[in-house]
Amino acid sequence: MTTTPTVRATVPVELRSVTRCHGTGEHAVTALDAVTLRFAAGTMTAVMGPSGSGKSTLLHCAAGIERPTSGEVLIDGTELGGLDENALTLLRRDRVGFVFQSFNLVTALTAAQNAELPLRLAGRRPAADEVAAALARVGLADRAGHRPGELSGGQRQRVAIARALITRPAVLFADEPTGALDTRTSRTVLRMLRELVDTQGQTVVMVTHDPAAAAYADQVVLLADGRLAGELPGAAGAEAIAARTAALEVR
Ligand SMILES: Nc1ncnc2c1ncn2[C@@H]1O[C@H](COP(=O)(O)OP(=O)(O)OP(=O)(O)O)[C@@H](O)[C@H]1O
Repeated sequence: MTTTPTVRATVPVELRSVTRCHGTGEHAVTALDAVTLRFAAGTMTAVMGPSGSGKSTLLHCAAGIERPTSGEVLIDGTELGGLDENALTLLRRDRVGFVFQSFNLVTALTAAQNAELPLRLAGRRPAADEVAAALARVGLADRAGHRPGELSGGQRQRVAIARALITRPAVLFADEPTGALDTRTSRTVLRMLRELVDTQGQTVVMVTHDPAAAAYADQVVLLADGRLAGELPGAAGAEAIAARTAALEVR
């Protein structure tokens, strides 16, 4: 008898009616309001919207950094609400990569030592070629021994991306990854993120205020007042994206 193998593509990240409230009573703020979204494997998504629309909250809930008030978040098919703090920390460490606007590198450590930190924290002794491969993936093979102070802004962000990817996470979240970089350096980092998606099937979710950065994404998700306010393809281009976000600002 022949059996047909069941191929089940796991969605790297899924939000099901996620609501996140802060405070109580008259001071209560609904930062995220019943948001349902899927981030498909091997795609790059940009999250945009006016200041205070819930972009960071969305990223933090999707990454298991903040717990939703209601609704469900699934990473690689695991529902985060069912995990205790310890299990959630382990899942975040192994399955989630996160990069910040301000790089957050350890200044006393070299690029290689920064990149291997998540493995060290997991109690693993990284193989030399593993760290070299991680730095090579972000085009910094020749900078392994440099400390952050000896690197440009774009190179620092690329070390931060190498560090975020060293555990081969299901998803890489980036909160304004080019916010501290000049236009030319931003383009280098964005092209590199795009290449990670296209050649390695990495899933990337990025918050940005910059329509030109969002144009690198496959899809742009728009938020307003904590709710989904639309979606458009990155291929629509920076001008069209800017027009849609401007329309949300004046709503
Ligand atoms: N810890 C908190 N306590 C109270 N309110 C909060 C808290 N964190 C966020 N908020 C509120 O939730 C809403 C969404 O905030 P969030 O930071 O997610 O927005 P954002 O779109 O990322 O904004 P920005 O573009 O300015 O960074 C805002 O009204 C914010 O003031």
